[in-house]
Amino acid sequence: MGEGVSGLTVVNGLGRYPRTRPRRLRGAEWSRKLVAETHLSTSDLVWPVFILDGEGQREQVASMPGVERLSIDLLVEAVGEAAALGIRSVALFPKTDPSLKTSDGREATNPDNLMCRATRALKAAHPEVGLFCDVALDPYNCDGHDGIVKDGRILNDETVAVLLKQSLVQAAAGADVIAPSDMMDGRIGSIRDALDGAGFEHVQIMSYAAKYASAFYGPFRDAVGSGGALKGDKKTYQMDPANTDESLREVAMDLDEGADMVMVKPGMPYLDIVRRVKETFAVPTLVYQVSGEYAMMKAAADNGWLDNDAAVLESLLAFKRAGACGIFTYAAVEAARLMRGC
Ligand SMILES: NCc1[nH]cc(CCC(=O)O)c1CC(=O)O
Ligand SMILES: [Mg+2]
Repeated sequence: MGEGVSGLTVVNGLGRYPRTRPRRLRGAEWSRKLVAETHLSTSDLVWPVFILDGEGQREQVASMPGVERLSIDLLVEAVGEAAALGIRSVALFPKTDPSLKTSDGREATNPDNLMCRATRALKAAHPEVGLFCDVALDPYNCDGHDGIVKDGRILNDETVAVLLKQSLVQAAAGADVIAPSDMMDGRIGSIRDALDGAGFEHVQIMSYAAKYASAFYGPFRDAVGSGGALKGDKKTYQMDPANTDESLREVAMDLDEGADMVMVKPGMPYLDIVRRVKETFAVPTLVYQVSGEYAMMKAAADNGWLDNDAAVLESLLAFKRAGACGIFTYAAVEAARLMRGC
């Protein structure tokens, strides 16, 4: 078998030895890094942070090990630390005091609500950090839905009218990006017009354009305190997980209405959507590694069933490979530490 014969003609029991060996390039770290097609950087990460009222307040979110709700003073500190690790953007989600919740969610449009106060404080302390403000009514109303509910139906146009005002108070507070996560029809165009009309033409809009009615949002609803109240599900406004063509129609509409960036959500079970949206529209496409995805990884890691650090970084790299330019992830800070080796 191959004895005394020149390399080109040596054969083994299976036939010729392969000339092409993909394993050659995998033989050393320098070589693997040299030919890598995808790179993950801390600039790709957007850190979603839950906030609550008070001072010096820090609460664990039980279903999201390692994730806390922070009061504004601690938020400012934490974002400073994240920025020092290379994280350039954050997204805020408020846990509203239950006494402020109403059926119309009017606290959402209060210029001194928790979101607006946090936004002002963050922009004063860390003006260089990009700030995404969530637009939707679920943290502010009594029934946990993203819009106004009447007779069991989630009203579209009436909700959009409130979202406009919510966007304006957030923009006035200093939001860099208005991020509507509500999935009402037509809200991007209306919000764009409202922002432009009020002199906020420089404020960006990132539309949660392809947002699915997902089981993976459960821990988030605990974190903002909307889960207990939620009656039914969000299937009449969030997308059916069975669909993919529909995500292209949703994205096309939001781009046409003026969205600067689009979001696909959830993340890991929807990488096919990320890829299709990116390939079809070639626009900045973000992805959200949502609360349930984070909880799954942590639960497995805490049981010793997954290597946490490797799984976190692999999951984030996979989003980049699928075509995302940015990733919302609760693991942003730990991932930044891992990337920096500290
Ligand atoms: N406006 C609602 C909203 N904004 C972000 C998330 C989920 C994020 C996550 O699970 O991490 C949700 C939950 C929902 O649609 O019920
Ligand atoms: Mg839509």
